[in-house]
Amino acid sequence: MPYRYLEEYNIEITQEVRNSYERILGEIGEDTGREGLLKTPERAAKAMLFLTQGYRQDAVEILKGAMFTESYSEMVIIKDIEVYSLCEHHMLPFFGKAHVAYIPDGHIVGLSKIPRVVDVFARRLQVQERLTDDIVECINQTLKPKGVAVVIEAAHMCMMMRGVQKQNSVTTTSGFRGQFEKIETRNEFLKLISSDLS
Ligand SMILES: Nc1nc2c(ncn2[C@@H]2O[C@H](COP(=O)(O)OP(=O)(O)OP(=O)(O)O)[C@@H](O)[C@H]2O)c(=O)[nH]1
Ligand SMILES: [Zn+2]
Repeated sequence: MPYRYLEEYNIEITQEVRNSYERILGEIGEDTGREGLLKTPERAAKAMLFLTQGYRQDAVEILKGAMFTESYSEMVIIKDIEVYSLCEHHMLPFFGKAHVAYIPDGHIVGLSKIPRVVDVFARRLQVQERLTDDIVECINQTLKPKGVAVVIEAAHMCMMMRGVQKQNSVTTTSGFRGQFEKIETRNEFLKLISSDLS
């Protein structure tokens, strides 16, 4: 989605969010009038709206815009897609990598559209499990492939900076549809995403 669209769409909302951030700064004891913070509420509002722009984007349209008829019928894997999302419980980042695969059934999709779909669902308030399901379901229902697989590995700042304060734990979630529900296909995918040659 073009950035211009985002700005035009959100002028009033940006102002409202800006005002809320200014109030928060005051509430935590900051001097909202000091030089370094003068533009902070506005910057924070723009950052938050950027990080949640997925609410205003349509992943189905993104996929439909680049579907091509092709007879290729082997697994297509896009691995190591960077993911940055916000947990819905604390609104703190969780981040890591997504690995997505599908087996075409008459149609392939433009490769860049897969990371775009990941971003549409990541740029919302999420839990990692639902993010995984959103991506799997969207590709399954739109592209209608023979199978879809998604694995996400992520670290959660709400478990690192606060709360339980575990710095090295990684959470892995997965979703499998169609042919990936068969153990051999699933294992082939898992083997390929763990190799450097896929
Ligand atoms: N399942 C799941 N849990 C998450 C995710 N992101 C954050 N959480 C968890 O959401 C839970 C919220 O639990 P609460 O007990 O209501 O919140 P809390 O008191 O801040 O919990 P602590 O983090 O344990 O201090 C915590 O266990 C978080 O670790 C996620 O993507 N998936
Ligand atoms: Zn959290």
